[in-house]
Amino acid sequence: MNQTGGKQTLLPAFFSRVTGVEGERMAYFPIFIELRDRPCLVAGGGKVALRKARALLSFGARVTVAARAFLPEFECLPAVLIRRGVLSSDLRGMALAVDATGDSAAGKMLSRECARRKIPLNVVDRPDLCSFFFPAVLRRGPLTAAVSTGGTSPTAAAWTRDRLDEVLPARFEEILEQMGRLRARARGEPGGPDRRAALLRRCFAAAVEKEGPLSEEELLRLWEEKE
Ligand SMILES: C[C@@]1(CC(=O)O)c2cc3[nH]c(cc4nc(cc5[nH]c(cc(n2)[C@H]1CCC(=O)O)[C@@](C)(CC(=O)O)[C@@H]5CCC(=O)O)C(CC(=O)O)=C4CCC(=O)O)c(CCC(=O)O)c3CC(=O)O
Ligand SMILES: NC(=O)C1=CN([C@@H]2O[C@H](COP(=O)(O)OP(=O)(O)OC[C@H]3O[C@@H](n4cnc5c(N)ncnc54)[C@H](O)[C@@H]3O)[C@@H](O)[C@H]2O)C=CC1
Repeated sequence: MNQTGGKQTLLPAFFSRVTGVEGERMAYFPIFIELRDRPCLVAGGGKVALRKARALLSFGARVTVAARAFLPEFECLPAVLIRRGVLSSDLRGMALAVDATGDSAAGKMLSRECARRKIPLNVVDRPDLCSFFFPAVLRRGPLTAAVSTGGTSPTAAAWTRDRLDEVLPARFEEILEQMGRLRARARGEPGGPDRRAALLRRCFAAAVEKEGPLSEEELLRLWEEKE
C-alpha cells in the first residue's frame, strides 16, 4: 500500500539490474479484503463513479457517494447520496475511498487526507495517486478472479477476464459448492493430508471433465480407488 500519497516506488536500481526491467513500476500485490458492511466513500456522480459504486456494493460494502450532481441511476442504488462537493470530513470512519470526480483539487485533497488517515484510495484519473486499483473481476459462486495490468491497459485486463470466463466449465458454481462439502467430508478420512489432497484433486478433475457435480456413486468409486 502506498501510504505516502506520492509517486509509486520504482524498482530499486539493483533490482532492475537483476530483472532487466528498467524503471518499471513494481506490480501491486493482490489481496482479497472483506468489505461486507464496511463503509466506503465514492466521490463523483458520473459514469465511472457509478461503476465503482456498483462494484463495491456487489461485495456488500456500505457505500456513501458525495457528488455535486448524480446520474439518475444513482437514485436506485442502496447507497447514501450526499449532494455537494466532497469534503475531507467525508472520510471519517471510511475503510476505503474512491475519487471519481476527475477534479484534480479533489484528488490531491483526498490523496493527502487518505495518506494521513491510512485509508486505501483509488483516484480514477490519476494512477500515480492510487494506493489500490480496481481489477477486472470474474465471479462464479464462491470463485472470485481479479485481473490487473497494473494500470497499463484496463481494456486488456477486461479482455483477459473474459477469456478466463470462457475456459471455466459449465456448472462451475455447483462443482465448487460440492468441492466445499467434499473437503469437510475428506477431513474425516484416514490416510493423512497427502491422500486427502489427492482424493480431492481426483474428484475435482472428474467433475470438470463431466462439467457438473459428481453423483454419490461416482464419488464412492473415486473415494475407494487406489492411488
Ligand atoms: C489504473 C486504473 C485505476 C482504477 O480505476 O482502479 C484505471 C485507470 C484508468 N482507466 C481509464 C480508462 C478506461 N477504463 C476502463 C475500464 C475499466 N477500468 C478498470 C480499472 C482501472 N482503470 C485501473 C487499472 C486496472 C488494471 O490494473 O488493469 C476496470 C478493469 C475495473 C473497474 O473500473 O471497476 C474497468 C473494466 C471493468 C470491466 O469491464 O469489468 C475503460 C473501458 C470502458 O470504459 O469500457 C477505459 C477506456 C479505454 C482504455 O483507456 O483502456 C483511464 C483513462 C481515462 C481517460 O482517458 O481520461 C484511466 C486513468 C489512466 O490510465 O491514467
Ligand atoms: N479509472 C477508470 O476506470 C476510468 C476513468 N476515467 C476518468 O474518470 C473521470 C470521471 O469520469 P466520468 O464519470 O465519465 O466523469 P463525469 O464528468 O461524468 O463525472 C464527474 C462527476 O464528479 C462530480 N464532481 C466533480 N467535482 C466534484 C467534487 N469536487 N466533489 C464532488 N463531486 C464532484 C460531478 O458532479 C460529476 O458527477 C474522468 O477524469 C475520466 O478521465 C474514465 C474512464 C474509466
